[in-house]
Amino acid sequence: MQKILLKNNQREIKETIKLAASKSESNRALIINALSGGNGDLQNLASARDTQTMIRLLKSEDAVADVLDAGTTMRFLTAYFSVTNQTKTMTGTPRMCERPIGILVDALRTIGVEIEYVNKEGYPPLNIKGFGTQKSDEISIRGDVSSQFISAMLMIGPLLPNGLVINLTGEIGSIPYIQMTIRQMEAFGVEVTEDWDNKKLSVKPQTYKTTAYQIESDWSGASYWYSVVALAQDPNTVIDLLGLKENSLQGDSAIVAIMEQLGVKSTFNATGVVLTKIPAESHISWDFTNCPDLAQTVAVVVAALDIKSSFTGLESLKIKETDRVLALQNELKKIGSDLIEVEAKVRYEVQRVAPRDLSAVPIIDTYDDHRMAMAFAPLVMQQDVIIEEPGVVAKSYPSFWEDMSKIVEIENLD
Ligand SMILES: O=C(O)C1=C[C@@H](OP(=O)(O)O)[C@@H](O)[C@H](O)C1
Ligand SMILES: C=C(OP(=O)(O)O)C(=O)O
Repeated sequence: MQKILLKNNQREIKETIKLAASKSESNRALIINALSGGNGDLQNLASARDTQTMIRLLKSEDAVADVLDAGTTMRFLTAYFSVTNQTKTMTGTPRMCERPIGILVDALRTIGVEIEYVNKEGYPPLNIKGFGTQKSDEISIRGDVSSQFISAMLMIGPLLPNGLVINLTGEIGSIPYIQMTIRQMEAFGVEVTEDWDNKKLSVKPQTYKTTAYQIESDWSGASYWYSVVALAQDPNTVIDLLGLKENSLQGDSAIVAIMEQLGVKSTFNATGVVLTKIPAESHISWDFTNCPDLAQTVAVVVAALDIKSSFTGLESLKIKETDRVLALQNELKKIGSDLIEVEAKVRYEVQRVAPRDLSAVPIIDTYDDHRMAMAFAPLVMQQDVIIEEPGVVAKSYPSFWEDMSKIVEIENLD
């Protein structure tokens, strides 16, 4: 098993980080560009494995499309291959085959796509068999499992001969990701009618226009640099993050407001955002429904700073790269904390359960989850830490360790 040791030191940190590009924006731009004819100039596409997998599979003529562990790639390509009438088997890692997709399959079947499960009902692998005539122009989709099903259906909507009306039912999670999809569709010349009061999204038949599109840096990836500043001992720590915008399409820009409470000030300029230290508050309440990917970042920071916390909106964490609630519970214990479910299925608190020993070297398991590795790495601002299987970061932020090595020493323990 591969592992690395991150060594705590008291070096002054004044660093500029050129952040990785957003895989969410990249994967939407790639699908929409392909649906527009494939000739748009997509600038700053992510080096993330999820995006590289998308690029590879869009070009491939193989009958099997293996998305590895990329959720958006699985969900968006399933809709894309359906509407472009390509016969494909969609598969992925064992974990991907445990992540639900039945809601998307039902929606595709409703509009007339012939699609079958290879093994277990509701989960990949899938066989996409073809799309003849459009059977229905109206679908209902539950909003509380994954917004990626809604984004996938929205993006193919303009290609459908009769367009598509999507009725969202129940609680809707990750809404900013749905809005990101709509804004990117608009950037490619397509209009979507949004009626959030009645939970109805409508797309008329339209043609995507070939467009030059610039991808923003990744706010989810930025969150780990916020953690570094929050946990740094030196009050003069400064990290300059390049390529981020104050008015972002990405809901994870909520990290600005969260970290303002946890001791990090954000100052935007023409090239990005500068992070500096300010006093932290003693308590934070946050609902992660709209920014689930930030939960691990924030859980580790509040544990490390002993800030009282109350978290809601963690439901979708259980069906991501790993069961992130369980993974957090296991690994936070290694620094004397725990994520306690204080109200069943609703509210959690990070609580101290044992004294913290800063001379110990916690060994953090990463559960095939890039965000476990990156969320726990900033602990190095307080103590030495070992990260197992550090290569997991490649899913969204392949240069993460290279960037970290600008501020701390990293030793390979193979
Ligand atoms: O659409 C997207 O790009 C994403 C949506 C979110 O998933 P859910 O909608 O499943 O919460 C998020 O967790 C994921 O990392 C990326
Ligand atoms: C959940 C994530 O990605 P996906 O669902 O696209 O695999 C993530 O990047 O944290």
